[in-house]
Amino acid sequence: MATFLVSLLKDETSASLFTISIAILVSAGLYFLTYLRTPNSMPGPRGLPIVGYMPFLRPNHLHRQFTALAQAHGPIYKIQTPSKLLVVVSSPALAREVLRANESTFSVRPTSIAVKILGYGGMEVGTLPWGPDWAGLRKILVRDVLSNRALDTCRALRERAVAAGIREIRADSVGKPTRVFDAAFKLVVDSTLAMLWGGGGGADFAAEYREATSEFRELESEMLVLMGTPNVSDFIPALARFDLQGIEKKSKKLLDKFDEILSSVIEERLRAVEKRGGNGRKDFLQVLLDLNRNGGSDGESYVTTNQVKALLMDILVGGTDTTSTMLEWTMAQLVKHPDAMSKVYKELNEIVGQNDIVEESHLPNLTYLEAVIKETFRIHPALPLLVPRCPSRTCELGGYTIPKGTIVYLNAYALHTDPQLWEDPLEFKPDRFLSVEDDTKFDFQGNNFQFLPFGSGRRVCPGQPLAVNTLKYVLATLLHSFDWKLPAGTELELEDKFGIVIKKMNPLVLVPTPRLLNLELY
Ligand code: HEM
Repeated sequence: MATFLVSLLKDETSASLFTISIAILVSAGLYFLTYLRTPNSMPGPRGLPIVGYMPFLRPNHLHRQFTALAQAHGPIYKIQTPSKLLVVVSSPALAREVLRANESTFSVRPTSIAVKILGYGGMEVGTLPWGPDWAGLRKILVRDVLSNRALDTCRALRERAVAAGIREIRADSVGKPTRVFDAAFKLVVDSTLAMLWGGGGGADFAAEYREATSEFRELESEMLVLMGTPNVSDFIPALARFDLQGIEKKSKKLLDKFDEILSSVIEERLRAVEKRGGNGRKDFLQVLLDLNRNGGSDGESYVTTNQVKALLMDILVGGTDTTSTMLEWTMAQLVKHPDAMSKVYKELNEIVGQNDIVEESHLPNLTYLEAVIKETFRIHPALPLLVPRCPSRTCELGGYTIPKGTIVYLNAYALHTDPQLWEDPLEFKPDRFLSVEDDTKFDFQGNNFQFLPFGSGRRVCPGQPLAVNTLKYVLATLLHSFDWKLPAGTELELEDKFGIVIKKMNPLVLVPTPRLLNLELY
């Protein structure tokens, strides 16, 4: 820990030895405080005095390390760090206890300084603690913005954005090695922003929308880096006021830039509505501005302007990186398994046909593609440890006492690859999802505690229907429009890297060639 601090200080600031000594003393104090509260009988790996198990954690492979530790210590174990006690849970029965049976107790989210600042000071649904504020905003997100009806209203906006992205790939990337994540991220962000505020209508608005879109894409990449960087201020709160890595300062600056874009998009919309009397499609922004002005049909559900912005950030941050990452993994698995790729192409030829383009109405019939997506979520869940929870009070779990404030990780990766639960768990076999008679058995809603890519319970991912729809639509369109091959002389590996979202260690690079029979379809 001390070496880690020294290297940070060298790089980022000229803080003195005095600061380092304070850090060590504070760590020691925090360690002994948390040690005193540790449920001693709970198994767990042994650490060192003061720093606990921290130096042995492997940040790039945390999900695998936690899975290996479960094999040694069982389905519930503890990990001591200088300031926090971590508990890792890896069995369906314990997952049910945390996510359903005791969900109101385990419904606080630990958060980081960067996440809090960038979420409008902790105003977004993902970071709000369980309570009326969280419930009210979540209701708006689920009922008014992400409901099937609201998503249907924005279908044409998504289809237009994806078609434009496909035309760009056709113009710029055919025959060239192309980073699949970058292509996917552009399509997913453009499609998301089209739903958020692409329905204003009118030439002037379209120009404004395009400008905001490309700026947003760049800022979002910066934001993900900031949120994913381990921040010493989060681990040792007493050092937070020094902001040793400058993460707090950079996050505030970045939020200002986001805020400027969001404010100008909102002002532009209000002006356009006044001028044109509100014609144009009802995109998410308009739904939220109507709630901002008039409240909901329940006579309540007013949102403040900052809540409108926080909800827009929820959708962007929660949805775009995760969905694009899953798209890259699915393409990688398909290239690795040509038999599965042939089955996908056969299905696309039958359901869509090479004389036509994919429409969202085709998606319910692409059952093999859905099985491929589920199998990819099983082996590469974008959030393998879900989003951690803290108990709001000291409670019991699996026969152990869990002190209030403990960070509880639910290891979905361990559940998804447990040989007791899955046959050949590390093999890519999409057919396993086709042979299940009851197709609700492995749905995406977390009803089966063996398969939890979007979590479960009242804090289950509210964006799941949108995420699966976007993933299926963009993937089907990319595959139907192009053949994707590895560049000559390259090989595919599937190594992953743990982070906010688990990514391919090395980006997937493929060469697209057109596949549709009529080039005018692009
Ligand atoms: C492949 C894409 C996605 C994956 C894998 C994913 C996964 C997850 C997971 C595992 C959780 C935690 C659930 C729990 O604690 O039980 C979560 C929460 C959340 N997700 Fe997603 N998500 C995705 C897409 C989206 C989209 C598209 C949105 C927004 C439109 C979104 C917004 C959120 C929000 C706001 C929360 C916090 C919910 C709460 O705390 O009440 N996510 N997501």
